[in-house]
This record gives sequence, C-alpha cells and structure tokens, in this order.
Amino acid sequence: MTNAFVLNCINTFAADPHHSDSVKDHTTTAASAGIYQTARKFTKSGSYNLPIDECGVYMVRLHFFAFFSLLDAEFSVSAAGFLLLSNFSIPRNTTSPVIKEFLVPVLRGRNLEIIFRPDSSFAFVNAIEAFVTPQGFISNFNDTTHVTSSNNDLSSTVLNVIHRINVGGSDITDDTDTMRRNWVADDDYLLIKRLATNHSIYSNRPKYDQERGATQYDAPDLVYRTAKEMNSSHVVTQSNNFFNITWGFDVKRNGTFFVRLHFCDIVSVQRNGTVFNAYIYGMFGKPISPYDRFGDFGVPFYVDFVVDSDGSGFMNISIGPRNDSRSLNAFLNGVEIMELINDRISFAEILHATNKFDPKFMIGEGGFGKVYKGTLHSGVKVAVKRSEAGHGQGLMEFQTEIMLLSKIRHHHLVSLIGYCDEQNEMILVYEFMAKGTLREHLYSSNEDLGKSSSRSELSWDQRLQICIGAANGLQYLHAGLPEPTIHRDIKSTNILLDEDFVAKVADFGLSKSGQPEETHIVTAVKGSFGYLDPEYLKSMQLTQKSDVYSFGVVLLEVLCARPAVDNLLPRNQMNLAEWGLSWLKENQIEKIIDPFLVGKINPNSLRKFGETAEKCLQENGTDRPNMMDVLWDLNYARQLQHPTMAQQSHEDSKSDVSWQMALPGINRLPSINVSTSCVSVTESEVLSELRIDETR
Ligand SMILES: Nc1ncnc2c1ncn2[C@@H]1O[C@H](COP(=O)(O)OP(=O)(O)OP(=O)(O)O)[C@@H](O)[C@H]1O
Repeated sequence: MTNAFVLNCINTFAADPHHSDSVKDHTTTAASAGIYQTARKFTKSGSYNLPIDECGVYMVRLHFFAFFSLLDAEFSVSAAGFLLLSNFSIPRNTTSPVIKEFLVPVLRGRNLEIIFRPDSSFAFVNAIEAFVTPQGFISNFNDTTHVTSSNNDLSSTVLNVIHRINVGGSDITDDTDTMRRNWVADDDYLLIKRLATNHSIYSNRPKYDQERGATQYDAPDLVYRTAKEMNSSHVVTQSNNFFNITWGFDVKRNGTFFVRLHFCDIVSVQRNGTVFNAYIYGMFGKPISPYDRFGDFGVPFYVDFVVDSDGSGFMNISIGPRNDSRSLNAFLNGVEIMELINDRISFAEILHATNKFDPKFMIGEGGFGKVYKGTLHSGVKVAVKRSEAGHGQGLMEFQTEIMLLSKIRHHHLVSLIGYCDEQNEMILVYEFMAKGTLREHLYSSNEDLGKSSSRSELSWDQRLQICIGAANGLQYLHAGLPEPTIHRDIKSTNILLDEDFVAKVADFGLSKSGQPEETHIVTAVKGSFGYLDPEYLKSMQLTQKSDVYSFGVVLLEVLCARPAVDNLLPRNQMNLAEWGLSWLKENQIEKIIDPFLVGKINPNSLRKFGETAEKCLQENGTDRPNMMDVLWDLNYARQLQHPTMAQQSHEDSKSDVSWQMALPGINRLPSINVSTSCVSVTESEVLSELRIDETR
C-alpha cells in the first residue's frame, strides 16, 4: 500500500492557521492517551491537503476524542469533494474515542483535501489516517448483488463504515489487522444465541486464493479462522435443523447500504458438504456454495450486497441450511455494513446550497426547470436543476438522468453529484461548469437578452479542443458503455465548459440505452429544432447516427458562430445545417465563418473541419461517420492547424482515457477526403507523424 498518512493533528498541514489552534488535554485520562491527548481546533473552515501520487479508493479514518475544551463542537467534514459528516457532534457522555471511517473515491488530482467546517461553534480532529486501498478492494458494480432500487456505481461512491463484525471470535484491534481496522465480536448482535455456536481453527492459516477469493487485506486471518455455525445440540431430528441464525444491526431507517459477508469453510467435515443460504432482511436468499467455488475447504471469500434499509432501523442478516446440502449446516465469519453516502442529497442541503432558491443564484432555465448555482456544505460548487411543472420534462427524464449518470464517470461528461426526491421535489445536482454553455461563447441569442454577454471569442484551437472533448464524451456514450447509448439532444447548450474550457456533454434526460433492436423504433420524436436528424424525423428510427447529425450542426455553429435556427434571417439561411451544407458543397465555407476567425485558420485545418461537418450532416445515417471517425478527423484538423505539434502535445491525450486507449488498437488513418493536389507538404508531414504514432 502506498500513500499512507497517519496524522497526529497538533501541528502540521492546517491550511488556515489563523483560524485553527492546537489544543491539549491537561487532565490526561486513560482514554485520552497518545493521539487523543491533542487535537486541532478550527474556528473557521480549514483543510488538510495530503499529497497523493495515485488515484483510487482511499480509506480515511478520523479520530475524535472530545476532552473538556472540545465538548461543544459541531461541524462538517468533507474529503475529495464528498461530504462525510454534517452537523456532527460528540455526545457529552462519551468516554472513549469515536473513530469514523470512510472509503473515499479520489478520482483525480494530486491532493486529497480534507476540510473541517464549523456548523455552529467549532470543529476539531485528533488524528487522521488516509491510505489508498488495494485495487479492486470494493468490487465493481457487476460483482455485487443489488437488492435495491438504485444502481450505484460503487467505485464513485463514498462508503461510511457502520459495523465491522468478527463472527465467532473476539474483538480484533487495529494492531492485528492488515489495514488497522477494528472488528467487534458478534455475540451482542445475535438474536437467539442458543441457535449458534462458535467454531475456530487457530492452528491453520486460511488458504487464500488471491485470484478468485478474498485476500488478507479484505479481512485479517483472525476473521477467517473463526465462524459461527448452527448449534447441532439444539437439533433433535434432521427435520428440525431447518432454522436460521440471525443477527440484527442498527442502521439508519432510510439509507442504502453496502453489505459484505465474509466466509471461510472451516466447519465442513466432508468435501462438498455444506451449501446454505444467506439472507438480508429475510427476504433475499443468496446460495453460498464454498466447495463449488474453490474445490477446497478453508478458502476465504466474501459476497457483496447493496441493499435499501426497510424503515425499521434494524438490518437482519441470516444464514440457514438448504435442503439440497449434504450437511444441514451454515456458517458466517464476518460482516461489514457501510452506508452509501454519495447521492442522497437532502432537501435541507439543497436549500442551504442555493440560499432557498434565491433568484440571484439562478443561472438558467431549460426543459426541466430553473437551474441555480449553489455551494454544498462540503464546499463543492454545484448546478442545481429543479423540476417545475409545465416545463415539458418530468419524471421520465429525471429517472433516465439518474439511472445513466449515477453509473458513469467520464472526463467529458458532466458528473451528476446527486439528486433529491424528497417532499415531491425532483432535483438534480451536477458539478458546476464555470464557463457555462458552448453557445454562450459563440453568439448571443434571444435567451441571453438582459444578460451581460459572456461571448469570449474563443480561438480556433480552443474551439477545436472543445469539439474534440465533446466528441470524446459522445464517443464514450456510443461505444464505451456496457450498453450503447444515444444522447438524443446534442446541441451547443448541452455542451458545457469548465473553468479551463474543458468540454463536457450534459443533459441525458432524453437518452436511450440498449441494443439497436431495443431502441431504434420510437413513438415520439424528441430533440431540439435545428439539430434533428431528417432521417429520424421521417422514419422514427433512432440510431447513434442521429447524434452524429446533431453534432455536425454543432460543428457548424462553432465555425460560423450563429444559431442552428434563426428565423430572422432570409429563408435560405434560416436553417444552419442546410445553409452550411450548400457552402460546403461549393467548397466556399470560408465565406460564412465567424468573422473573428477570418485569417486565423490554417486552410487545411478548415478544410478538414468542413469535411467532417459535411460528413456528419449526410442525408442517410449510413453515410455518416461514427463518433470515433469524427474524433480522429477533429484531432487531425487540430494537427493541421499546428503542423509542428507532436501527437503527445494533445491536451486531451493526457487527460482522456478513451482517446488514449483507442490509439494502439486502431490500425487506420483518419478518414481523409482531399484531392491529391490539395495535400500540402505540411499535411504530408502530419500524416507521417500519425503513422509513426500508430505503430508505437
Ligand atoms: N452543470 C452546469 N453548470 C453550469 N451551468 C449549468 C449547468 N447545467 C445547466 N446550466 C445552465 O442552465 C441552463 C439551462 O440548462 P438545462 O440543461 O436545464 O436546459 P437547456 O439544455 O439549456 O435546454 P433544454 O432543457 O430545453 O434542452 C444552461 O443553458 C446553462 O446556462
């Protein structure tokens, strides 16, 4: 494990020393020994910036011991932009340290920032541990049994550890655990104690199967060397051995939980002897068949679940025999219960973030409703979209957006930070895109009346990078997901720009996922005027090529800096796609480009860009390129703009996984469509550069 930090918080790293003090407990009790004798106290927001050289899931452990001068603390803590604790306080009668542990995905950056923010009085912390967990420590989405309505991508979700239980043994303390965890003995959680008995194998080490089973990092040996099994002395006849052993754990009444059950067959006396069921809330049975899995005894493994709480405040976990098992037994070695805390944003948090939907914070309005700028408790800036009746889009779009975006993260897709469906509200919360929409930077339109113009006169290179970024995001939707997805509403207001002008595709409410045979016939045409694929309009057949068409319109908007439809213009100019195509066919596109770009575009770059737009706008979908072709052509147009630019200097090639990965596997050149006489020396040079690059 790398990137390990253990901070004793008295002296270092506080970002704002003016508002934080180191404090010491002078009464020194046994509980306040060592790291708990000192603390850092924050009277205003302060943060620790822990340098990291690896992204991944970090285990963040916060130690709190409220000695006398810290008793009135109430505060929030966030890490890597996720709110971990809010309005947190230590109950006055607590005599031992409180340890809060989280698994935090750090998706980008060179620092793990942990922020402490007083909610009323002040914040404090005694010690912080942070280290990256081994790869695959939290299994990916597909390996987990979902017993829940929401489909959370666990690799981008914060998990808050609620219970960590060693079943059949005693407490395990941090000094004997591979990741300095504490495990608590299970006896106090067992509902009917006489039904279960302890079993242990202290003499033998578990037989770890690093490939298919658990590793020592998933749980220490001690967890797998002890288990609870069914109490056979309780059994009088074979038939009355069909009972379950059940544990009850207190959990939040309304929450979603990640549950990991640890198993290691140390109880069977014959090969292939024990097959049993594990149940959560008594409703869902998962067959556990250790021998089938490994062909051996004593191999540690775990099974993961994601489950919604049932409103009772308790989670029951049971094991019980199956009648197809040779031995009517069942066993369990360990339990971990963690709460998912990434996407349940409360209405109270949203009211706080937007200052109760203060009109001053409103930044736009679309088909779903008004959009507000806000700041979450964690300090993260967000865009809050609040559904309003009469705006055209509603529940369907809300659900589609959540289903799709909660599963994916991509550098060129706007991230959904969370949502709120409390109190009949439908609210979507996104990462805030500081530079707004692409359209705002190209021209002003009726919707901008009354707003100060934000037109920034993007350079040609910036425009190319924006188009490449958006094409990357769209290519990922089309080809990078388990199910191909069609966006259905590509337009310049759905391409947003972050503070560095990095383009991200937004607004997935109309999107459709699935194999073509499931998605291609639609009953209603959806999309935006000026961007709609004419073939789709005629046939009602939806394909990814409809997105390609819309993207072609965006390319012309970028080049000509005018809207897709402008009813104030003469009839032959109203529709940008038709008008632009007529100039492209005449090879005279330079006559209608944005006046700001005149004389600034390399003619080869312009030609390549124009050809790309023209191909996207072909009448028949089959004649249009796919997004990977478009991406290649746009990158090529950018190289033609900077003939000396080496391939590796693409900003995108550094930051974007899909582009990097596409290169080695694809054995072809960009789709070039220029006559030989037009190929200049510069273009040939670029061509050879690309060839060299592909052979790497
Ligand atoms: N993540 C975001 N960051 C910053 N601003 C945003 C964000 N999302 C939306 N906006 C702003 O809110 C406006 C409205 O966005 P919204 O997606 O609701 O509608 P739209 O895409 O413009 O139109 P429609 O919903 O009709 O397709 C955008 O034009 C933009 O100015």
